[in-house]
Amino acid sequence: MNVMILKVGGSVLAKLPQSFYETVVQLKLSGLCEPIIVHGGGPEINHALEQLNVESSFVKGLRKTTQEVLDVAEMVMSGSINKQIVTKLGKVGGTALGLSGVDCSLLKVSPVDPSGALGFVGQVEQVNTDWLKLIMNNGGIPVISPIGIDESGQRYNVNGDMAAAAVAQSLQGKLILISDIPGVMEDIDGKSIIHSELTKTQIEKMILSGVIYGGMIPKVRSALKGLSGGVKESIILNGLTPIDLANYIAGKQVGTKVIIEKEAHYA
Ligand SMILES: Nc1ncnc2c1ncn2[C@@H]1O[C@H](COP(=O)(O)OP(=O)(O)O)[C@@H](O)[C@H]1O
Ligand SMILES: CC(=O)N[C@@H](CCC(=O)OP(=O)(O)O)C(=O)O
Repeated sequence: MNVMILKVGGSVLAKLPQSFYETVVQLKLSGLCEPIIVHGGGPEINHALEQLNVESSFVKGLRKTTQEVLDVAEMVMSGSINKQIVTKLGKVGGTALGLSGVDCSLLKVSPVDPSGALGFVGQVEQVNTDWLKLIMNNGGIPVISPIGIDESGQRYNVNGDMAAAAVAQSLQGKLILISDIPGVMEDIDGKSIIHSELTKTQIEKMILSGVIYGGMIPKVRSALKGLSGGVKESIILNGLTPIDLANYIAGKQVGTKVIIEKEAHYA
């Protein structure tokens, strides 16, 4: 099965044009690959928390998650956002099935920080691929909200990029991280450049120096972790110009490709 996991960040969800959903449905109908959407919803959760006067903060791109924050994150992502995506795919001729990591224990998780300092923030230990295959084999496009569950039935908030990488790893697919930037950027000699390719060593340096910060940290780390677990390709693409996805599918160079290390070339 040739699977493409498209992670759509909350940063671009509201801005994605209909052509994005058409491309996803076209991928499915053409048989070119099996698309799976994993979504985030960071800004939308922020908005809901503000309205409810609930404080929240981030540590290295991960939201500290109390029970109250978890309930809001689940309401926003597994409810509103997930169903909006399913509806949009349906409008352009797709059959999508929305589910969260809680449904059929799709995403089995453990706490990211066993000390409890981050609260209910989970990392994926196991993906129930049988259910994903069942949906895909019946013509469906799975749309996954990143709320996970542990052995005891406790729910956890999972970063969307981490959830997408775990799904990509479990199906040995391609991982496409769609966000609101053209790729990983850096200011060099007063000019902003987009890195077309980045290795693990370069990425770790850029995190240390602060060039990569905030939500980009779990994104690049998930891209790397996926690759070491058998993900075929990890790439960060711009969702604000959805032609990037079409160009990527056409084999053109776009966004930032994350690689483990460059192959050594001997003279
Ligand atoms: N070096 C970098 N290049 C591009 N964006 C970066 C970089 N470092 C941090 N960022 C930030 O990461 C953000 C994308 O992460 P995030 O907000 O979590 O997006 P999403 O909701 O799509 O997952 C960008 O909007 C930008 O503010
Ligand atoms: C643990 C954790 O940080 N969870 C994220 C889940 C949403 C997410 O990842 O959204 P983006 O893809 O838009 O960043 C959060 O609460 O914001």
